[in-house]
Amino acid sequence: MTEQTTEFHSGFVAILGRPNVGKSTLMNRMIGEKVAIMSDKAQTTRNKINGIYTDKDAQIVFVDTPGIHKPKNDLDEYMDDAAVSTLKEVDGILFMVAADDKIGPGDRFIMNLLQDVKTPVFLLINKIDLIHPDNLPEIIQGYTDVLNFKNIFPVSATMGNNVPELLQEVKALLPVGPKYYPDDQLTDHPEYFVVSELIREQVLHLTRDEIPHAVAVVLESMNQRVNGKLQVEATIFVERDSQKGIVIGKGGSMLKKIGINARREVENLVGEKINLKLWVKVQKNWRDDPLFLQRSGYNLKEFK
Ligand SMILES: Nc1nc2c(ncn2[C@@H]2O[C@H](COP(=O)(O)OP(=O)(O)OP(=O)(O)O)[C@@H](O)[C@H]2O)c(=O)[nH]1
Repeated sequence: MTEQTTEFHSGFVAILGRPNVGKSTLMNRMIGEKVAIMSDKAQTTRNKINGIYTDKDAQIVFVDTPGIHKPKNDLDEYMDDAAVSTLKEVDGILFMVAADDKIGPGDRFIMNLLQDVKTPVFLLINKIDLIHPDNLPEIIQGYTDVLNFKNIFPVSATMGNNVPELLQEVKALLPVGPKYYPDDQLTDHPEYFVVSELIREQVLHLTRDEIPHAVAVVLESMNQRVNGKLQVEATIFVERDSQKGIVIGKGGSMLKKIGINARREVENLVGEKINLKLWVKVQKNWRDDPLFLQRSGYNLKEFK
């Protein structure tokens, strides 16, 4: 049982753009094999998670804002508060257009919505392989005349031009934060939440008087086997350094107790022997962070 010390950055990024501009192609290009298809259970009606990019120092969770991509004529009817509030909560917005398409009502609709949102917006001019580079400045100007962008990236999602640079800049938008999803979460995996709840129960049970409810548990991985034993790794998040001390205990004694109890519970659940590794990390004000709560699964009734 060790303590996690390195600073990790994580956050949520929305990709917007009208149909067919290349959003899915870009996502696949950025995420590569790491595409994570999230279960419906792990989602709320508010956000749809499209994919998760994870590397050694950052995790970008790409969210979709249903509705925004396909505007109807009646703006009032269409205006979706939930989608707009998502745009305010995310750490960055990628607004994608196609270089070979004229700016249209769909683009203007989205840019209108973005006028009221303070989140940094990148303009992505996709499909640059289809145009002559001399035409690029004029295309860009058509959009910058309407909206201010934090940054502008001419890209080709199919060829990969400028995609690594884009990823770097997106990562630079993210605050220090936890890995919301395990590296290996590729498919629907609801038992991750149950296992993290079992661990959390033990933390609350054993430290009851000292840190009531100021704790969240996120499962990092649960798919490796070493000598036939399933390896389970989880991070316990608390809100303050003092709480971290309590959870770890003198010489690690509390964390050891938590680990022993939780291991038994998880073994009962999964029906086999496991190795449990726990980390403890401070994540200030996680209880006030709706995205953190949502990703950790604690607001999902079925897991309560
Ligand atoms: N030439 C070229 N074609 C591209 C590029 N990016 C995407 N495309 C093509 O554009 C079409 C639409 O791409 P998608 O990724 O499905 O577009 P989308 O924005 O996700 O579309 P919706 O799901 O309808 O919103 C596909 O045929 C892609 O192959 C690019 O950089 N260059």
